[in-house]
Amino acid sequence: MSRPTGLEVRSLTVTYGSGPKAVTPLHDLDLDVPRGQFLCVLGPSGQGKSTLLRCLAGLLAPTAGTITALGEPVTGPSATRGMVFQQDAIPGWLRVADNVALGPRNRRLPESQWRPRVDHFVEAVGLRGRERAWPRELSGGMRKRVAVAAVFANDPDILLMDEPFASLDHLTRQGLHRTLLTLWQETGKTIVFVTHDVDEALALADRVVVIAGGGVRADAVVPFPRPRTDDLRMDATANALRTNLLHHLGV
Ligand SMILES: Nc1ncnc2c1ncn2[C@@H]1O[C@H](COP(=O)(O)OP(=O)(O)OP(=O)(O)O)[C@@H](O)[C@H]1O
Repeated sequence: MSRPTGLEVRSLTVTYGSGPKAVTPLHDLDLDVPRGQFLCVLGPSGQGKSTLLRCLAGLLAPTAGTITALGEPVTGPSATRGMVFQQDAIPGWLRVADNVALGPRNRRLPESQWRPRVDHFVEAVGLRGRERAWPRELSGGMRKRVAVAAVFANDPDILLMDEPFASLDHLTRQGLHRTLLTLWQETGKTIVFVTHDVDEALALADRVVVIAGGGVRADAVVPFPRPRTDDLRMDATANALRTNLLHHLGV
């Protein structure tokens, strides 16, 4: 039985500017993301990955085409779609626990509704005991953990992640991959995760799409069971898939 659609993108076109300087990174792009899927979006630099994500978030209105999320048209930002960016965007003037509680607090939800969730996600990302720490007292990886806990604590249906771990070293990144996969498996959220890195996509995704030349150039299922380890680099099927994706990336 097919899962209900999380995101449905139809004939999406985005043009920045006008006249001879106009740029159209996305042209007539179609994409369906089933609910609960972990989708990675790969693509060469400047081919519209972030543009797509901003449209999905409702932060950028398409020039043409439509997007629906869980059957509703996307016309602007919504708490049902949470974003995590590459930049360390957590507010420095809020302690860890207050950062994680920021979304539900801003939505003026009663504390009894969100406090257990906040406590749970602080623990789940490994920050128990650091609730009262300031962001400046944390490492880059720990600040990322705060951002991940915060987006889950806000309980969106769909997570949109734009190269969230790009600035981290390999080991820190692997730790965050494990944490994100655990939280995804526990919560069943739909995730759209943009990355430059084929190996990151193969470590995380159910499915990978390559965006280039305005549309979806490749669309591949990632069939490997989880947890996936560095041993995947030795696997012949994984290597064939990696080579195919790199080919579509023009590498
Ligand atoms: N606000 C903007 N105004 C004008 N042009 C823009 C704007 N945002 C993006 N672009 C252009 O649109 C194209 C796609 O940009 P986008 O950031 O979506 O690509 P990307 O695939 O995410 O790139 P990268 O991998 O380098 O982050 C690029 O040519 C970029 O210069």
